Amino acid sequence: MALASGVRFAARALLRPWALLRGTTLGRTEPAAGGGGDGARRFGSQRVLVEPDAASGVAVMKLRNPPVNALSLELLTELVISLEKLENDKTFRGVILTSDCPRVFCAGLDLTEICGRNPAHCAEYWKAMQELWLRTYLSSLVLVAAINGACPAGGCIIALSCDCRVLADNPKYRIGLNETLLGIIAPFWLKDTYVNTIGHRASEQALQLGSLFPPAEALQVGLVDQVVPEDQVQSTALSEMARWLAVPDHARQLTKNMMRKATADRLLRQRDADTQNFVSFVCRDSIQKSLQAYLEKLRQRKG
Ligand SMILES: CCC/C=C/C(=O)SCCNC(=O)CCNC(=O)[C@H](O)C(C)(C)COP(=O)([O-])OP(=O)([O-])OC[C@H]1O[C@@H](n2cnc3c(N)ncnc32)[C@H](O)[C@@H]1OP(=O)([O-])[O-]
Repeated sequence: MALASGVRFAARALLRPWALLRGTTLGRTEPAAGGGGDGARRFGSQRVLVEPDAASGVAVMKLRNPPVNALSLELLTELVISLEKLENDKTFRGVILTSDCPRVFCAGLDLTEICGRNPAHCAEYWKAMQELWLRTYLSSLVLVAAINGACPAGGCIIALSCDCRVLADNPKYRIGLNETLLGIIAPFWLKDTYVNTIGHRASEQALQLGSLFPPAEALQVGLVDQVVPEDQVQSTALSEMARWLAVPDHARQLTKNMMRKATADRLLRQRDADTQNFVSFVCRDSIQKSLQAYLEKLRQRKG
């Protein structure tokens, strides 16, 4: 299942300059930890570590942007390019997305990318966020989220875009869309993804309340598919992957497209309007003040 050609073209046109300009070392390969057989060579970039296993056709993609995998423009760019590289390599059929940072899967948007930044930067940043969602939500690969830490907001977008989600059973690892608590709102395409996953009433309540679900509640509401002890997240994700890869790719990909295309098309039809809406909303003085206050609160938490 190919991405709509427009999106694929946009991805390349939109992202390539960043990859070059921002000094990522894309494509660097190094022996995977513990050696391993052929095809076990890691590659990726500064903020995304990819551990491919050609024999199984599965790669583990680790977010590595300490301390909390905040989705900086660079991380967004590197995630999309690493995923595109795996999609273009027919050796690979599935990717497990996980975190290389302790206690956190992904802290969501990097608030410093939209706080105190000019509208042009916010627009560039938002287009990269749209691109990551389109790339993951429509991916021809099987994507399994091995959620080994806190997963709020933008981190939850990544997890929601995967085909299934395994969450570590740690009450500190909460997952959900908490945007309203920051004074911002989830875009319609994120709302749609939530509704597609946990249903309309649960989404309506959780979005308005900015709910962050602890593992047991996340499982109960259907936001995650499995909750397992922390030291079993990766192995469980691999077992889930095997279950999905037992299905012939083409039929699975066509079915995934049938289920998701309408949701993605809604954004594709109005990407510019969505970007303008986000920029005009987030650049309002009141919203900037709210985001600044939230960032300050985060920074003081440690004090
Ligand atoms: C609109 C579209 C939808 C998406 C919306 C969003 O994603 S909106 C985003 C919604 N996201 C959230 O609401 C999540 C907000 N974050 C948290 O709740 C917690 O950081 C945590 C639970 C992720 C990790 O707790 P922990 O105790 O392990 O770590 P810690 O708390 O000590 O943080 C370490 C450092 O990272 C900093 N920093 C943290 N997050 C962000 C960020 N997003 N950005 C930038 N920076 C961030 C934090 O300030 C601190 O900086 P310092 O002082 O070292 O300079």
